[in-house]
Amino acid sequence: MTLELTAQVTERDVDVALDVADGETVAVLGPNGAGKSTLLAVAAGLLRPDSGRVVLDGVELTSADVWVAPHARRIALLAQDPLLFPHLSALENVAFGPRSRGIHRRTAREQARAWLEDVGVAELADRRPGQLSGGQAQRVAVARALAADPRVLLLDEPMAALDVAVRPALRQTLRRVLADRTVVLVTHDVLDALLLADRVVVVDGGRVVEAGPTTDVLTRPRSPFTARIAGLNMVRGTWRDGAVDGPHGIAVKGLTTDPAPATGDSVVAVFRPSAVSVFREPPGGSPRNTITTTVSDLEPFGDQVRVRAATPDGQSLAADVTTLAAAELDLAPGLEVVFSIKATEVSIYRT
Ligand SMILES: Nc1ncnc2c1ncn2[C@@H]1O[C@H](COP(=O)(O)OP(=O)(O)OP(=O)(O)O)[C@@H](O)[C@H]1O
Repeated sequence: MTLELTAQVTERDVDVALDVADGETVAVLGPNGAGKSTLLAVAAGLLRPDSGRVVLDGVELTSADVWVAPHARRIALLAQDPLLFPHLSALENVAFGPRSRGIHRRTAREQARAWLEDVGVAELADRRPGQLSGGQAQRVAVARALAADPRVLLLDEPMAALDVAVRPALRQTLRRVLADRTVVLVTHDVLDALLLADRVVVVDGGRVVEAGPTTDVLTRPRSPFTARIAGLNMVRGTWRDGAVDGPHGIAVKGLTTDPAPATGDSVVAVFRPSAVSVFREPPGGSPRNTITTTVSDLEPFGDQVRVRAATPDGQSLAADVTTLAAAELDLAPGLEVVFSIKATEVSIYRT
């Protein structure tokens, strides 16, 4: 399915265009109030723009003369809040979509069971939403969205309401179930974009300010918003002894997701600059990852300083520290420092 969307919503000062190719996941990034949810609402048929079009595989769903109702679009919208029917079991929630398409009750339940299995919550089939954790409920919501056999899947910050600890596993599930589907994913989180999206569109002030393949946009950001959120650290290597075995003896431990990598797999450890602490000497005691680097550049932003540093093999890494810490550490280009990262702040993925 290809999705083409243009929308002008004057009251919200939104004027955007978005194209999604068949089987592609496009992440829409942007600050609060940028117009991301407005874009999804137009695609889902929940908001009629003042002008613009929504076209799915060449067929108009929204235009000056055409208006297809939300339920008739076969476009699923998965919000931050799972919005499950509270009085139905997880299984019945998922079976709801197939049932309303006229599928026989028994077949609908079989399909629902398979979807629950696919997103890793088969054992929770009989529970009501009130008996599920946030992460479990969101998995059921993903199963329900997929069971409706949508032509396009719209995800509005699907992990924003979840505990940070459960996000990597859900992200990994999404990575699997979103592959080959036509998806628009609204997120604040550059890690979601990096791991789930083929392309990124950055919206700011109701306008698209940047668009392109995910790695291009995130490694060479052009808009101030993208520059601020990009810059994730990545250490590539081979999976060995429960860690990413990188160049020059760098070993990074972190959170892996099911199924865990096997010895010899190509993997990448990803962590945010804000997760890095900077030391003059290797810190003792706590079980942290440490990487010896040489400061190459200091870039102040707000009350923080982004410390850019290079590993012995020339890989660039970044750490965000407070201005005070930068002064206390007497950081300057050329200085050798130790970057330290808690394993729980590191996500490890197969590449
Ligand atoms: N129901 C509404 N009625 C009128 N204006 C709205 C409505 N919802 C949002 N807006 C306005 O439209 C603009 C775009 O908001 P939108 O919710 O699309 O942004 P967003 O990028 O999704 O933000 P967030 O990340 O905070 O969810 C903002 O100026 C917002 O105040």
